[in-house]
Amino acid sequence: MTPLARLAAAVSLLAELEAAPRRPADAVANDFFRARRYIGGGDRRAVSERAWTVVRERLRLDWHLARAGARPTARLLLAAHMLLVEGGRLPGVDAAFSGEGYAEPRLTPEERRVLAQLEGQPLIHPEMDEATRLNLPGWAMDGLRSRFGEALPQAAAAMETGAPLDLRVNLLRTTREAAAKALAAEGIATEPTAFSPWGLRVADRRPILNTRAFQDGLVEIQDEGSQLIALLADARPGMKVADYCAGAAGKTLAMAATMANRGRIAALDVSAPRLTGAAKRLRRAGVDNAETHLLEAGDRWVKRRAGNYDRVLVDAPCTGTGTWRRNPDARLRTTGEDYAELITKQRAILDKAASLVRPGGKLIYATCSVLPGEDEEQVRDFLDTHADFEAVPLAQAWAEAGMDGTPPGEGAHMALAPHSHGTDGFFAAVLRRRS
Ligand SMILES: C[S@@+](CC[C@H](N)C(=O)[O-])C[C@H]1O[C@@H](n2cnc3c(N)ncnc32)[C@H](O)[C@@H]1O
Repeated sequence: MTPLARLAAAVSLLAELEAAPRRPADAVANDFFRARRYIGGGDRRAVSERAWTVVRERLRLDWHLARAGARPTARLLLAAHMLLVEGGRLPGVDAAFSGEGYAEPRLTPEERRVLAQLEGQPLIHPEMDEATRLNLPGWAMDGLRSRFGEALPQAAAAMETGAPLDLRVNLLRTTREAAAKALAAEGIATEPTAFSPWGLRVADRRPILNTRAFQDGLVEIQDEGSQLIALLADARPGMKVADYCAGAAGKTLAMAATMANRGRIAALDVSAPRLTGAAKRLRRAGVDNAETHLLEAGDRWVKRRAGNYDRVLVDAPCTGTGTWRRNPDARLRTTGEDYAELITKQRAILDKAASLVRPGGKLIYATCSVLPGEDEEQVRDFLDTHADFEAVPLAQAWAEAGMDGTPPGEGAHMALAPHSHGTDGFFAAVLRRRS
């Protein structure tokens, strides 16, 4: 593809993203390229990268276009990106929208009028409101201010950087040292993670899916913060454990390892496709103490097992604000209404999952959000209405999980963030059911 044809393809991809604002961007992109198999690997990467750079700056580009009285069309967004982010000038944009061959049609007079207003403006404009300046959606600002206080600008900047690639070593198959050696032999350099005793951080985010080490199940891709949640669950050999929102089983796998494959784990979820994926991953990792169960309306599975579980992990569906550096489109997709609905949903899930915990057992509530409304406030509301549960302070939960030294964070619960811990943003609270 010529550079101008790539640009035109990026405009088409952006238009498809625009037409499906509620779908994850990578799913839309997969469909886009599947329908255009003639686009080869290198072109595909170039087209996606171009579209992602626009998505990453979307809130600020929208602001500039609105100020110039324009709607954010795919063409204008891309052209605005060329001017405001890449430092281009209008004649360069005109040349890129040449109308020749596979290039985009020429700019209309109205598009040129809008773009002329943007030319030479700084991307971060002095008249911008704080949320747009920090590349954050307005609905999340109260929560983010309350979480980060004066560190909000640093926290927001860290949410704009790329996320590292972390691996969890599968202790059922190997040790951290041996896994690092096996990866190094395949040209993948890693560093041990700062907090997780099972983690390796891959240098330069080199792809690992085709390595022998990955295919043999020696390592799994899992952010260090996510590993720490599984660690705080303190699941031990012989226990009965429920992973209530198991999804693709990221944490089930980690807990199976701390249980040395002994005892039972029930991986529960309301999504059949996720549980199918989970079962596949469990097999590849050599886990044989876990079973999956699909939770359906009217299901009596939970009722029948009330008070039976030593550990219940609730990795609740949430806004995902902690993963914005990884999924830049998520900050555009989620709304204030979603946030409110999720809080209600989390409360119901927590309530139901709590009934599984045996006296003396632990309930671990976790999210990949940094918003107190779905984190500390959710836990506070739960404790207010469940007198039979008490919070286990983080330092104690860390020690009970067999960890030396100080845990990441202080206070009652674990709250991680990219700027302070180098992990995604995660929250975890350990609650104990009184005996
Ligand atoms: C944050 S994801 C879990 C990720 C997973 N624990 C992992 O580590 O890979 C939240 C999961 O909750 C599930 N979920 C949503 N509503 C639920 C409900 N009412 N009961 C149980 N699971 C639910 C979703 O299908 C999703 O898989």
